Parts: sequence; structure tokens; C-alpha cells
Amino acid sequence: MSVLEVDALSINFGGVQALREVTLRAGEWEIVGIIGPNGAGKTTLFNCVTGFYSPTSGRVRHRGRDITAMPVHARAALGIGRTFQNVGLVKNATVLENLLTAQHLRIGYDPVTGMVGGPATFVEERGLTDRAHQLLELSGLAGHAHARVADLPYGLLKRIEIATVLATDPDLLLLDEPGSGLGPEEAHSLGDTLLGLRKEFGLTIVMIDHHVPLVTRISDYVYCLNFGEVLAEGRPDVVRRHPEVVRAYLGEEEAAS
Ligand SMILES: Nc1ncnc2c1ncn2[C@@H]1O[C@H](COP(=O)(O)OP(=O)(O)OP(=O)(O)O)[C@@H](O)[C@H]1O
Repeated sequence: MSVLEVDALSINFGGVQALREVTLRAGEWEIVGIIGPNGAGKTTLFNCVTGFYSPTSGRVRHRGRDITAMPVHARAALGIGRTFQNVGLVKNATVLENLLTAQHLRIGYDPVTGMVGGPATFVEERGLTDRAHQLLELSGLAGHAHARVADLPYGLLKRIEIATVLATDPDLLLLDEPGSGLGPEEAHSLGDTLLGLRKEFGLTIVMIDHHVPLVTRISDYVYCLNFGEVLAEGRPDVVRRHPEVVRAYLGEEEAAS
């Protein structure tokens, strides 16, 4: 069974058809890349999957369950985690505080007793802190736990955001341009981190990015959107060299790189 299934999804904004009959699958442990020109509908697709937008037609399923009409918070509770194009962190707090806040929001925190979780699942605060440190380590952020987010370079913020979403324990991670603003080495290293996180947590990752070498290297399967439609899909190297993808998006040079 697929972790995420999007079936014939369409959405209109006034006269603009942002998505037209888009069908996409992401299986257990898979990394699925989404590429395509600006305005192709990539972020709109994430907004439909996470419940920020209601599609005009089509269905969204998580592990076989139809979630098309489910509110945003309920989808998050099911295990759909997401990062945004613009980093959404509490800049004045430390990296660790950002992660702990996300954990508390996920499982409930009683400020009087200092306990988290429901009565049957009380977990010591210590356990959460240990887990947060483990996530920081696996996200390539060891040593930055007590740094204020505002004092850290942009290249690390994307990683902190990913670690913060992982603190909510998702099984499906939607990443909106994690490689944007990163140089080739930083993007390569982020790719290694994502492969490691997938292996450690058995995650399914769907990743939008314009950083084609990153997408091609770590994705199992790639979709290219253009004007709200799936222009091409398949193995990364096949999609990268697809004549329509080269024409509409990549150009000869990038396709060959
Ligand atoms: N809330 C909205 N209201 C009106 N139009 C919208 C809305 N959200 C998206 N659109 C339109 O839908 C189309 C797809 O936008 P979207 O942001 O999904 O593209 P994208 O592929 O993510 O682009 P980029 O790579 O630049 O982030 C665009 O024409 C955009 O203007």
C-alpha cells in the first residue's frame, strides 16, 4: 500500500488551473522528487496534501485512508509532516527549544506536572530531550543544540526545520525546497543526511526542489510538473533526460550535468 496517493487532483484559483488531474504515489521508504518550473503547481500540491487548500476534484489518501476532506491538524496527527519554502522556526529560541516545542505540541504537555503524553503514556521530560539530541545528531546538527536559531547560517536553518518536523514523529515528510540557497557541497551533504534519516526512521519523503543534482541523486522516482500537469515521471535519470522536461524546464546543459 502507498503511504501517499494523489488521484486526479485538480484545483482552480479564479481563472488559473494550478493543478490538472495530477496523480502521484509515494511508497514505503521511498524518496520521491518533484521538479518543474516556477508556477508549475508544486507547492499547491503540498497544500492540497496537507489540507491548506481544498482541491476542486480528485482524492488524497494516506496509507489507503481518504484524507481529502480532513483538516490540517488531523493530517499532521496522522503523521504527515511538512517544511515550507520560507523557514518556519522560532528564531529567538535555541535549536533544542524549537525541537522540544514541536515534540510537546505533538504529544501534549502538562505544564503543572511537567509530564508529557496522555495518562497511559507519560514519558519523562528527559526522554524527550534525549530524543531531540538524537535527532540533532542524525540531522547533522550536533554541537548546535544550544545556539540561538537567529545566530546560525541559512544553510543550517533548513536542517533545523527538518529536525523540528521529525520531532513530531511523521511517517511522511514533505520537504518544500530543502536545497534552496545551498551550494553544491551543502546540497550534497543534505542529500546524505536525508538518506540517513530515511534509513533510520523508515521515512517516506516527498521533496520539491529546483536543485536537480540533489533530486536526481537521492530520489527513487521523480515527477516533473508543468502548468499544473505531470509532464513526465519515472526514474530520476530518465526524467532528467526526457525531451519535454529538457524543453520546458532544464535546458540541454543541466540535463547533461
Ligand atoms: N492561493 C492562491 N491564490 C491564487 N493563485 C494561487 C494560489 N496559490 C497558488 N496559486 C497559483 O497557482 C500556480 C501554481 O503555484 P505554485 O506556488 O504551486 O507553483 P510552484 O510550482 O510551487 O512554483 P515555485 O517553484 O515558484 O515555488 C501559480 O500560477 C500561482 O500563482
